[in-house]
Amino acid sequence: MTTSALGQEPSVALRTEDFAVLAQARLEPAVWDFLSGGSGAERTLAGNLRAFDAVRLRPRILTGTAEPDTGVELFAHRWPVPFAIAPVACNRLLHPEGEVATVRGAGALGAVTIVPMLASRTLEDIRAAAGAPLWLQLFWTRDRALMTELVERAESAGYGALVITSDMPVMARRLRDLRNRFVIEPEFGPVNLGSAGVQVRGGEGESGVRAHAAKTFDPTATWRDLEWLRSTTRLPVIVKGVLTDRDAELAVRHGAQGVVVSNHGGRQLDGAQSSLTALREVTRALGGRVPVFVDGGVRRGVDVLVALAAGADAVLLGRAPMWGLAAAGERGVREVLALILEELREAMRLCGAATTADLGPDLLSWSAP
Ligand SMILES: Cc1cc2nc3c(=O)[nH]c(=O)nc-3n(C[C@H](O)[C@H](O)[C@H](O)COP(=O)(O)O)c2cc1C
Ligand SMILES: O=C(O)C(=O)c1ccccc1
Repeated sequence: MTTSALGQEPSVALRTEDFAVLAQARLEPAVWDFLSGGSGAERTLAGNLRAFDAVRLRPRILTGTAEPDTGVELFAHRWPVPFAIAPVACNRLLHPEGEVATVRGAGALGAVTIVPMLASRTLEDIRAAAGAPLWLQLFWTRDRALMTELVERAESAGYGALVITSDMPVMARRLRDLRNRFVIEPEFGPVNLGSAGVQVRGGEGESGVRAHAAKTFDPTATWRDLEWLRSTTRLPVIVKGVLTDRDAELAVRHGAQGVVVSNHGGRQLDGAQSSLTALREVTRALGGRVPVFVDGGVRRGVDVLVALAAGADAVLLGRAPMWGLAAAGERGVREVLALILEELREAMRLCGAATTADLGPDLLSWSAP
């Protein structure tokens, strides 16, 4: 899955998976497992990739497109690239500079970073390093005052939106982490949560991250809590973890100003449908009422193109830029994003698409090769 074609260290990184090889060589095995693993039998993890593998394109010719425009319009802002960095907890596990390196790398391309609630650098230090807008991701924590405190800090520091992750009432059993009794050491752990950030050690057949989540996260949250969260802020609130048309509809009805179609990178409900399959039903249900983001299994530019053609307004990248971060810090993040952008530009030209608005369902074939 994550080795190069020859199973050796690549001399030139030509695809994002080449960065995965470099990342694995640098990371402790348990951290590598945490980054790359999924829950259960890892069916959904594999399904996200398979769904992109299975799509075929119906390109147009002779459209006269020399330089495609990869920009998108979101919340009255122009994004130069149609992707952002998905929230990934504790970036210091992957590189000593952590989220500071991530936002520097993303900023080089003007890409938004969704800073995780469980960031391993302070929200303010991350803001100071950022070269592009930042959004803040939150979990539903039992301690609601913690959520409002972080919302206030994000507003003061100029964060542009909130993303409320709603697919983790409990952390799923990730067998690799259970076997490794994976625990995030305090020096790499969340620094914005006060005492709620203190890590727990897992016992036999338990991981520290799962024990911490059980203690900290609130499994009783409902759509009413979404209305509450909206009432605490003037920032747009985006719900992450939507997988069905029904929940997309409910999210909008309860005030969501955007949704992220996501199965959490195959790390939560194992057996959940692929993000690309879910994207199709969600975009059909919402009909453009709010921006739709999608993540899960996006590894190359043509995957971004497919997601946009299937109706996403933009794509979030999780593991791919984190491979870059682990391989080479800020530069690695920048190189992974630049590679995906280069691939996207090529795919747009070869599809005859001058702008992202030209990417629609007519481009996609869902039947066999
Ligand atoms: C190591 C790791 C940590 C993650 N931490 C968070 C998190 O703190 N909050 C969150 O909403 N999603 C988290 N995610 C999920 C990502 O935001 C995203 O949904 C997923 O990685 C997308 O799939 P991809 O990795 O195939 O691109 C994490 C994912 C990984 C791989
Ligand atoms: O690993 C994850 O997917 C994730 O969201 C998370 C949540 C809490 C702690 C560490 C990671």
